[in-house]
Amino acid sequence: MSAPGDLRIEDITILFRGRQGPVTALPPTTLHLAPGSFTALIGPSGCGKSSLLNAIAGFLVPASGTIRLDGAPVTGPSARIGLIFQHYALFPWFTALGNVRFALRRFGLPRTEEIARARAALAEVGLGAHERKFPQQLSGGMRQRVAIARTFAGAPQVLLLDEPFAALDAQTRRGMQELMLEVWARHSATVLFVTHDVDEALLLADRVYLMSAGPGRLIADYVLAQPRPRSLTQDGGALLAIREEILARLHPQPSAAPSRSPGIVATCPERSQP
Ligand SMILES: Nc1ncnc2c1ncn2[C@@H]1O[C@H](COP(=O)(O)OP(=O)(O)OP(=O)(O)O)[C@@H](O)[C@H]1O
Repeated sequence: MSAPGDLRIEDITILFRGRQGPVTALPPTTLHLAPGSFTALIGPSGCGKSSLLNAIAGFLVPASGTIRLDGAPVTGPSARIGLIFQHYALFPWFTALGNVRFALRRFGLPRTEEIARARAALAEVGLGAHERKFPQQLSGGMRQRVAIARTFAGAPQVLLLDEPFAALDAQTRRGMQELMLEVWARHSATVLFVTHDVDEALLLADRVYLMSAGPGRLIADYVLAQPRPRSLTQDGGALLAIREEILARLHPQPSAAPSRSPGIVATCPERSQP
């Protein structure tokens, strides 16, 4: 049996009700995320990235197509799929420890074990000394660490990240990216990461998908085999070349057609990946 976390998005369409009838937020889209992979999704504002994440999370029902996790259709929110958004969504009335314990409730653990596991999760993100603090007593980066601890403590097979570090300053953001990679490597969840930051995608992901302007189609994907931790200047500038290409596609100049960089694997949109 294959590892858990195999996510297959097959030909899904997302529509919203508009004043003059249905409006397409996402045209038919197919995507396969292999167990334990780390995929980034980049695209212009309004192209449908969050709608896709919300459909995978089970918060909205696609007008057509199917989403399967390990072969089972996703029909609603599930503890198997964790989420981290830009806004931390911590319970303000719980301490850091209480927030992580809340995520563990579904396991029905004895109290002492629940507390021990929550403490271990907080220690993993460097917040062992802050477990008694409430969210409002924590910095933005610390709150997002609690969100990471809480999500991974729940042992999700899939983790959906919607611009989780967008509100953080550059230095904190870099630290959080490294932390995310460390925790992901230990827990081996399948990650789908939405970001507007091309550099962030290139530093973190195994694969980067690029969407067109809304309603967005998958127009290219880039397989990144560079070992982590990465820097954009390593590997003879291969990542910088991909960066240039993605930026050219996101912000096309009238006369400049993007050229393909050597060594980049790009495939057609709407095709399942092996
Ligand atoms: N609840 C809704 N009702 C109606 N239209 C919606 C709703 N949510 C999103 N849309 C529309 O669907 C399209 C895709 O929106 P979505 O939020 O998925 O884009 P996005 O790529 O995540 O954008 P951003 O990068 O700005 O967050 C947009 O045209 C948006 O206006």
